[in-house]
Amino acid sequence: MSAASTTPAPASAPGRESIVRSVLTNPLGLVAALLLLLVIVAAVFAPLIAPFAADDLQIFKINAPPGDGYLLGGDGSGRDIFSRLVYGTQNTLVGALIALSVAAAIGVTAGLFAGYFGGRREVVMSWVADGLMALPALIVLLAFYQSLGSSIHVSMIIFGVMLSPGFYRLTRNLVNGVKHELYVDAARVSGLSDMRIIARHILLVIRAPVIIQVSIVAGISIVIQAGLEFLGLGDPAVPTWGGMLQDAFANMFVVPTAILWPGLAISVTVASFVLLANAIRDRLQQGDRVATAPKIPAPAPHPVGTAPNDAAVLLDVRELVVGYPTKSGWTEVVKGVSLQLRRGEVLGLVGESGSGKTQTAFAILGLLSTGGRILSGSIWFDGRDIANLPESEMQKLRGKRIAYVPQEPMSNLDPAFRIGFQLTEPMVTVLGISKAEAKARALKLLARVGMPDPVRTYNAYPHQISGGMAQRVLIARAISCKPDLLIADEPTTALDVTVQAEVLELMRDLQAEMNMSVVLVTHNFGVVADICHRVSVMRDGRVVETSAVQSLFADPQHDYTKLLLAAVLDDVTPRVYRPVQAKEVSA
Ligand SMILES: Nc1ncnc2c1ncn2[C@@H]1O[C@H](COP(=O)(O)OP(=O)(O)OP(=O)(O)O)[C@@H](O)[C@H]1O
Repeated sequence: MSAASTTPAPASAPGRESIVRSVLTNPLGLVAALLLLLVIVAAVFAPLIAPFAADDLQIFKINAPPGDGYLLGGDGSGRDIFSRLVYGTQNTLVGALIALSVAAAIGVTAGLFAGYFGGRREVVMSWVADGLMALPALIVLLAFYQSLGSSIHVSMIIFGVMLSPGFYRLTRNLVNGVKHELYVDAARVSGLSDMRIIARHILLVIRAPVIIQVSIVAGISIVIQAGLEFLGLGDPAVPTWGGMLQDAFANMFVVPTAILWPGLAISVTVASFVLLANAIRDRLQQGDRVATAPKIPAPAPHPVGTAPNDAAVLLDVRELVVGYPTKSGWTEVVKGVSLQLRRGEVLGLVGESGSGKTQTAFAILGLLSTGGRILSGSIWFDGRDIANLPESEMQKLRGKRIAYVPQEPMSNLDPAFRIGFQLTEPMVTVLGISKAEAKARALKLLARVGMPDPVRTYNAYPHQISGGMAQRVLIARAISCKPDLLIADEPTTALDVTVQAEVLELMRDLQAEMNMSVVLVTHNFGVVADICHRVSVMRDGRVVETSAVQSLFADPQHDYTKLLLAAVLDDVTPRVYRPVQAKEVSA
């Protein structure tokens, strides 16, 4: 249907920016990244930054106020709070990193294998994960502390194991969502090993939510580590933010401000991780949207001409220009297309892949992909210019007056709902009729589009019907509200040849019966000859020729049309199977 997926993007096509760059363009993401950078620099260069060693004490600086060599003052033992804070950064980050690495390594690996291979492996791993989640983490940590001693690193390894089910569940669910994608099947068929598929095709696709989880778990690890140390579970000889918090708390009535510094360090670092996770999430939710808006704003749309005088003209597209933003400006994919469609007429839109047929159709439907805009031109529909109509107004037209039949029948039916619901829902919403009336109409429509057993189809889920039946269902849905205009984007391409002929015949009959106007996007001149009254040939975003079907075939005017017609294989001498002679084989 859309060339976006089938044709290589032009050099100037809007691409996705790297996640790192676009997160940094988000002000909150930038602030979070800068703060985390500061924390990391403090941790790495602690010996260079801290003016004193962590345990240097000066007896006359006990509880000293800020200044006089101690930037943030002295603690209850006469040590420099600033220096301990800097060294504490190192130890706190290492502890958090240990927990994070253990959790991610165990959880992501187990999730990848359980999700990809499924079966008994998944059941066993899920049991283990559920078991770990059921354990009270704090009690487990206290138990290990008693038996293994006061190393906070050991506690963080154990805490990492306790956190791993979060990564496991997330990864397993993500893998389950992508492992049946066609590109994974294609990788299997092309002989790639399971390990390679997991590493290349699955891990890469699911990495973004896992990165968000990493950022959140990093924050949690810091909080938990500080909490454990605050409870006295750390090594008192090692300076950490949690340990400092405990010291400051014990000394709170003498130097109340001392608690501020480790508290601030913990809160700012944790908040930075959370903000960074939010910035990454926001970036991912943008989907295919172009991260950087073009510097050049889209020109204000202006109507071309006035509504057509002739009431028989239902659709009059004039000098339509559709563009997508790139960093350097707007790339035009439809470059001044004009089309006219009379009531009851079928207009074929043909042309090579990427010539702008689908974009023209989507502009009429008001369904351009994110970023796409009608840059200029008019779409006069029944006397009203619908180019750049507000979405709420377009919604009133779509389904009711302008309907759409897509190329891929199966992916346009929601697998979660029965066919009946998907047929009646638009009728109830758009026409405001009762459910019972909608059901009666749906059954009639199913019979009309040639379903052998309408009741069975009505109660079936999409996976229980064939592709040809699904396309008939979509046609039934499109015509259910008796639209004036039907836009069909290669409605037979995904079907086999015999079904194609039946679906075409159905469309032709329905069009005549309802006197509908149809815009039919197609590559296929057979389809054009079969059903269209007139045809417009598109190339590189422009219409190069529009004629009545007979004259297009009999006397094509444009060189490109002649080229397209010459490329139709009908006149080619068919290749005949010739059995290989024994003589040829031995030779
Ligand atoms: N979302 C998008 N962003 C940017 N460019 C796009 C987008 N969708 C389509 N295009 C570009 O618009 C041009 C026209 O695409 P369109 O889908 O209309 O072609 P088409 O003639 O329908 O091709 P096909 O017959 O293969 O579907 C192509 O160059 C395509 O790369």
